[in-house]
Amino acid sequence: MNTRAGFVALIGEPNAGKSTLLNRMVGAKVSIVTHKVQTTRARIRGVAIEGDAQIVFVDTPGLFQPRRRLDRAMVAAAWGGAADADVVVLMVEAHRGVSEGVERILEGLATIGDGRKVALAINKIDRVESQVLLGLTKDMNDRYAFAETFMISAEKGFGVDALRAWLGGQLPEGPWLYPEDQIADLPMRMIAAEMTREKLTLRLHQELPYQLTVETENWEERKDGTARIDQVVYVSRDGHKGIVLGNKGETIKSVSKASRTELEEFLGRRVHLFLQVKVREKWQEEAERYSQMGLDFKDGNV
Ligand SMILES: Nc1nc2c(ncn2[C@@H]2O[C@H](COP(=O)(O)OP(=O)(O)OP(=O)(O)O)[C@@H](O)[C@H]2O)c(=O)[nH]1
Repeated sequence: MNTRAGFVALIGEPNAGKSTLLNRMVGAKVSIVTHKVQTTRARIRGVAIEGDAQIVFVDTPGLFQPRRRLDRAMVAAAWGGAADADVVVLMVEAHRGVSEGVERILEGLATIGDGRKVALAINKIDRVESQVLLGLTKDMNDRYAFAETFMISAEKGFGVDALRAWLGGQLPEGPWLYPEDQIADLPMRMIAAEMTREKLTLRLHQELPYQLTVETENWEERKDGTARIDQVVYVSRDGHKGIVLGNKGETIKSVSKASRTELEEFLGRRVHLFLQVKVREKWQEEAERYSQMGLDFKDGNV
């Protein structure tokens, strides 16, 4: 069997339903690596398997700020993540139609070149009459040559399987980007890391060091039915370490407790969570590690 693999960029205005769709497609609550300062061109949001295809979903940060004063080159750079993807899915909200934001996105799409496969996913179809849908489909397709149009309800699950099946078929033939033995627990590791990051964000607010990442280093299923999870919180400067640890380690302790509680709820079993805080000065260089895994993280800096 020939395998396929590639990147799918999910784009759309805030609130379009990207996370909801993604969660449906990867089958778990995944929303990973939300850096406060977004320096990567594309960030990975989740991995789905569709038959023989491995679909890596990415999104493109920094795309939708007003950027009137920016020149074309910078807009193109902001679109880097989408430009690197094999397929782009533009999500729009059925009831909102062609908003100003959607118009801007369509302009941006034009800058990443022709020939790229771009699918249109009209979401929240449960909120409108079919007449509206047909009108919007025509309007959007008049404005851009979409490879395919899907009408979906990410929330209700309608049309999602068809979209995923189509995406799988569009990806180039080639080996999977994530090694097979890592796939099973990869989303869970990401989810667990994101949970801890979320708790850090809640706890630290503005104090949160900009360059902070959480990685799940080790996940051990124990015979007694519990799980041992080791995570590392990476900060970029020694000074940040103290902030994350807090007075007498208070901060990290409460973060650890909150994260563990949520993980236990999510997994339905007891969890032993161990957090470590480490300084990784040039943490961005870690991007290279991803390329070694076949994942292309470039520094867009926009
Ligand atoms: N009625 C309806 N609501 C939906 C549907 N899909 C998503 N929503 C709702 O729309 C809201 C936004 O969904 P998200 O998935 O968070 O949107 P997003 O595009 O990830 O938003 P950002 O993270 O801000 O970019 C949520 O309240 C969802 O429950 C749908 O098919 N129908």
